[in-house]
Amino acid sequence: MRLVTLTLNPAIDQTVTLDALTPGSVHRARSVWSDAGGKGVNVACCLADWGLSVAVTGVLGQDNAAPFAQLLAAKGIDDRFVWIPGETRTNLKLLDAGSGETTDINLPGLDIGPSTIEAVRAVLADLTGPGSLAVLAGSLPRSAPADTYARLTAELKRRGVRVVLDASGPALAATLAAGRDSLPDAIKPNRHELEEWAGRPLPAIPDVLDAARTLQRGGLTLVCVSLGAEGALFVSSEGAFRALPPPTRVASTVGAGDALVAGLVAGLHDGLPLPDLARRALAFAAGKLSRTGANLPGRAEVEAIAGEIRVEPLG
Ligand SMILES: Nc1ncnc2c1ncn2[C@@H]1O[C@H](COP(=O)(O)OP(=O)(O)O)[C@@H](O)[C@H]1O
Ligand SMILES: O=P(O)(O)OC[C@H]1O[C@](O)(COP(=O)(O)O)[C@@H](O)[C@@H]1O
Repeated sequence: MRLVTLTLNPAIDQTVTLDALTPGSVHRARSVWSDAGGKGVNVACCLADWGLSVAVTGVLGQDNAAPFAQLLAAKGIDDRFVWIPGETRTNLKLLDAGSGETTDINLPGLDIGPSTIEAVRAVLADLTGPGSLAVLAGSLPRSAPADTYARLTAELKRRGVRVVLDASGPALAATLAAGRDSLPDAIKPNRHELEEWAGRPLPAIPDVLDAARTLQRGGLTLVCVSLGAEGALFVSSEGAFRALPPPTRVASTVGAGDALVAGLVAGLHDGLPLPDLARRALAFAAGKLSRTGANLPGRAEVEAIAGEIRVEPLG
């Protein structure tokens, strides 16, 4: 199965570690480091670490493309990014060393025109065919129409490609509203993104389950809702399950959701039954959490973590 990820708005993640984050005050950073990232890049990195061959496309600014090219080459990922003039955005991740919490400041990124979207669409078409799986991930550039993912999904599905979408806000809403032919096979909102779509708070697990079931019954094969330290919920025609994370040493939460998506893709790749797919997805997330950047430990360690993950059926 050919695996491809799309990142229309990648980012260099600059993580600044602070003793404590206090809005409105001057901070002296303990440390700073940068990782080439963005959702589809991170998903591909985790899949490559797991041992699957994967291609990436999307849009990079040519003025600071080198760290992306180096990372992708080091991981053996087929790099099919389209380069345009300008700089890819830098997103700030403020890590409070006391609480371990990260505050994300995600910038808008490069504007891209219709001809660039068309160039990326052509690369995607070239990389995929019947039986392939494409992950469309992350925010859309401000200049891209909100229905960009819906249109790409419809075309991919027409050509027999399975689609996993990890998006939020209007990009997610537009795709879910565009009709059955444009529906992805799977989505992975976090609780906040699902609340935005539902238009109401989802404070308890039954509320989350209810919204996820509504989506799944509307034509999605799999809905996975990530719940941070509370784990994740998985809903498909096989049933509904809640997976609970193992005790996890958290080095950085940046990219945990992307690692979860990668685990889900690896599970779909192997045709795992839903409870095992849930274990695999959470094991990827837990493995990544113990490291900075989109890096997984070796396969044996990820499999050992998967063995520790509790999966409970939901009524
Ligand atoms: N603090 C944490 N402790 C343990 N596991 C976590 C923690 N934060 C995230 N995870 C794991 O990573 C997954 C994705 O994290 P989440 O924050 O929900 O995604 P996103 O980054 O997309 O918002 C969760 O489902 C969980 O398995
Ligand atoms: O495209 P968006 O929604 O702005 O998100 C981009 C950010 O998300 C990340 O991919 C991390 O995502 P997660 O923490 O949700 O896994 C970062 O690398 C990047 O800065």
